[in-house]
Amino acid sequence: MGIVLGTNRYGKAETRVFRIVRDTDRHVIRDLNVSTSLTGDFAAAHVRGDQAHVLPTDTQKNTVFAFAKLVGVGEIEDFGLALARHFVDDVGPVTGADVRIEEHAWERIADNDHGFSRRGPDVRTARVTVSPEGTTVVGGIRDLVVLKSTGSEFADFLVDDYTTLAPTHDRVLATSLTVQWTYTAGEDHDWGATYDAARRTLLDRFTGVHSLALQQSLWEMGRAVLEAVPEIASIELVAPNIHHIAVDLAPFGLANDGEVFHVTDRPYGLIEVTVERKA
Ligand SMILES: O=c1[nH]c(=O)c2[nH]c(=O)[nH]c2[nH]1
Repeated sequence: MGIVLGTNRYGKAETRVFRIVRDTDRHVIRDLNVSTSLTGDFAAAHVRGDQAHVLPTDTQKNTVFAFAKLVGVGEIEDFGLALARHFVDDVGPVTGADVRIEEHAWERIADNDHGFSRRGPDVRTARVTVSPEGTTVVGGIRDLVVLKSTGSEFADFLVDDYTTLAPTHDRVLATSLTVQWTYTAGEDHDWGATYDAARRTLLDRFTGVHSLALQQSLWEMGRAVLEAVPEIASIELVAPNIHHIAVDLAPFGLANDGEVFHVTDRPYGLIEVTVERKA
């Protein structure tokens, strides 16, 4: 039985690039975390230690910095497309590139020209994949922490010998969302506007839907994004349930009418759903 090299890829993870646009006294800042990963003809590097086809990960990092100056940092999807295209088109042995970008948002302090405070915790994300099969662009958001203090139930679930959970018709619903949406083909979408619309729609539906379960909330949120943004082909939502457990205050002679909770960090329910357009 022979042994062969399987799939492989390599790149530079988490290049933190910070770009200041100083065209005027009112500075604009962009704060990115860029990861590149290349596929191609790299068998010799693995089986013979031959680096002739290997563009160093250090060079990939340098390319991120150079492109931040040369092409500038517009929408992160465009920055990812420029980098991925460059690696595939200009570096011989490379046939595929996967570029992931996270953008940390900053806002002006009292409309100051050069003072900023970090906004968050949510982070905008983009992933551009260029391969012989084509190009895909995925936009997204992670660490979008949301909570409803009412308007959430969980009842009438399947009960077996091990079930102890009490049904509830009024609970706290909280989660930290990671959402990724795949764009329809094309590279001239208005990435910023679609991001804003998707984020706004997710928050609006999280609040607006009377939730019978996190599963239902996620479905309604994903469905609403597809209805609102035609450029999005499918959307994946990943939601850890941040459980808020009502504390028993009876030992202290106190009632707890949904007022005092213990927030647990583990274990947590993990609900994952993809919503897509019918073929
Ligand atoms: O929204 C929920 N979905 C579940 O599947 C589940 N399971 C559970 O214990 N609590 C919850 N809440």
